[in-house]
Amino acid sequence: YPTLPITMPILFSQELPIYTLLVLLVLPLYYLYSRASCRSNNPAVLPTNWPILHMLPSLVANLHNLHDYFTLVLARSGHSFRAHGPPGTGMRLFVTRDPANVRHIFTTNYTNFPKGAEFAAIFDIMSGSIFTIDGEPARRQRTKIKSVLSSPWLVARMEAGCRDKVENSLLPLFTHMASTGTPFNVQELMSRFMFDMATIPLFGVDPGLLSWDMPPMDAAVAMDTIMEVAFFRVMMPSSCWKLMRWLNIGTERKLQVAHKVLGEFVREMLERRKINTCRLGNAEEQEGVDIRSCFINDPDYADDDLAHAMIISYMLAARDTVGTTLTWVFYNLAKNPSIVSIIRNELSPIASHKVASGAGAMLIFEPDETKSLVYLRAVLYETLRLYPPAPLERKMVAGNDIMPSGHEVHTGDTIFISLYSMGRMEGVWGNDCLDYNPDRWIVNDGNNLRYVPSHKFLAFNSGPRMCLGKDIAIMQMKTIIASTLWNFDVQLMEGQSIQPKPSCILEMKNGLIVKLNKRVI
Ligand code: HEM
Repeated sequence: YPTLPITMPILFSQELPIYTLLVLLVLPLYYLYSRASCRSNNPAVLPTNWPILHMLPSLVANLHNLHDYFTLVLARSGHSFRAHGPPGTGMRLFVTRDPANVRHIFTTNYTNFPKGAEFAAIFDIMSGSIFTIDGEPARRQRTKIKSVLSSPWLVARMEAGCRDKVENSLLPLFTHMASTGTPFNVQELMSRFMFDMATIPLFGVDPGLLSWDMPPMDAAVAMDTIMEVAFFRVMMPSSCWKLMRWLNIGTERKLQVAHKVLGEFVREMLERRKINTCRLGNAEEQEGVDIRSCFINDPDYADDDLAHAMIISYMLAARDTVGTTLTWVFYNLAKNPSIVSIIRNELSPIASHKVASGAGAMLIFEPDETKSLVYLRAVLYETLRLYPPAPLERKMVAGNDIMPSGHEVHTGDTIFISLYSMGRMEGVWGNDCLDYNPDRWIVNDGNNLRYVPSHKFLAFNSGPRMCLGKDIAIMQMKTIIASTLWNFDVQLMEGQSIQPKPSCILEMKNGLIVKLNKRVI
């Protein structure tokens, strides 16, 4: 990778000795804690309140399994707890999974809990885009994006695009893997697939990551890096990562490189888009060509940096979430053959009216055909309950407030909402909350989906900032899962250690290695 010159002005020179001391203290403690937790099967449960550093060492020591750690602590602390870091760092955390608090934060008193300036700094590559802003600017951007994502031409194009990619790229590749008996990393394949699926409607260009020769996927890896480094930034006092950025070391150095790689990718796509649209009769600036065309003539989005931030935001929203969820779906289905049988039974009436077509005479399920399938949707919701792709939400407190749980929060506090932990609450989901069981979503003899309010099932967020891509995501996931499961059996390779990666996206740390067998129907 190329290295970047240091262009940051010296912002923290007066405080430098304090930050240096902090890093020097934290690193040895992190080392000791990591060693201790590797040796012990019984890691510390509650954050220890150390002198000077307070609870920072406990958080740092548990970064590698933070979601399970939060789940444990939240279960033992009545669903909410406080944590604080060293004095002067501004690290005052309130961590919760209490649905009543969630409703208060996301809906009832929503304006008092913005994302805030710190969040925008953490996700600086998306600065100015909907993911990092609050208030009226966010409302305006949301209205625009909502109208684009729900426009019939785009929905039709995304449905057709997904179906074509499944037929012409995914199933032929799966057939090849099955016929050669090659084990492969399905997480990487889903990441390639969704990278293409996100890029095509955005620029009208297919980067072709999902192809037989498995081309380099630098931009996709750069996106993973951004989410991993953001996770570190989210959990650290901001002075710590800002010092590392200033020194251009460690994760911050990796991040600079990732930003550069993504910048180059966006520039290349915009160039290729220009060539394509010129070929189509100079339609580059006509609305309805692709998502990008809907913003080109709008003066609100004339700024190049904002356009760049919005492109990256869209790529992260549309690729990471769906690709990650699909990997967890395949993992859980491979472990539960009886659930796979129920899905196939639900697909049977549709399949009986179809004629196999395409490579290896396989059945493809159209997005329209799977729309009404209740059990398949229950499988998706059950996966999103236990493995929400965005496992942790972060909010700021704008003014002093009292939570429904009785906890006081103060101006400037940071709130973490553990979605991962919310899906594992006995009080909401029952004693079998840790079991993967899509039936919990089914009511009325299998004909309807159980309604669970979004402040209890937060995977797509709640309140005025709900996800704008939910329908598109469900359509894509149903098309991919139906077509894969009808044509193939998915087999997990033995001996894998399945655990989430420390990242803002709940990817698997070591990927997921599977083997496919072509079904004889
Ligand atoms: C399994 C799939 C998905 C899940 C679980 C999901 C989840 C979420 C969550 C939790 C948020 C709130 C993020 C935050 O503000 O911190 C969000 C926002 C958003 N999502 Fe999704 N998402 C998914 C797929 C998609 C797709 C495919 C698109 C686009 C095609 C999309 C577009 C958006 C947009 C534009 C927002 C911003 C809404 C706002 O801030 O007002 N999402 N999503």
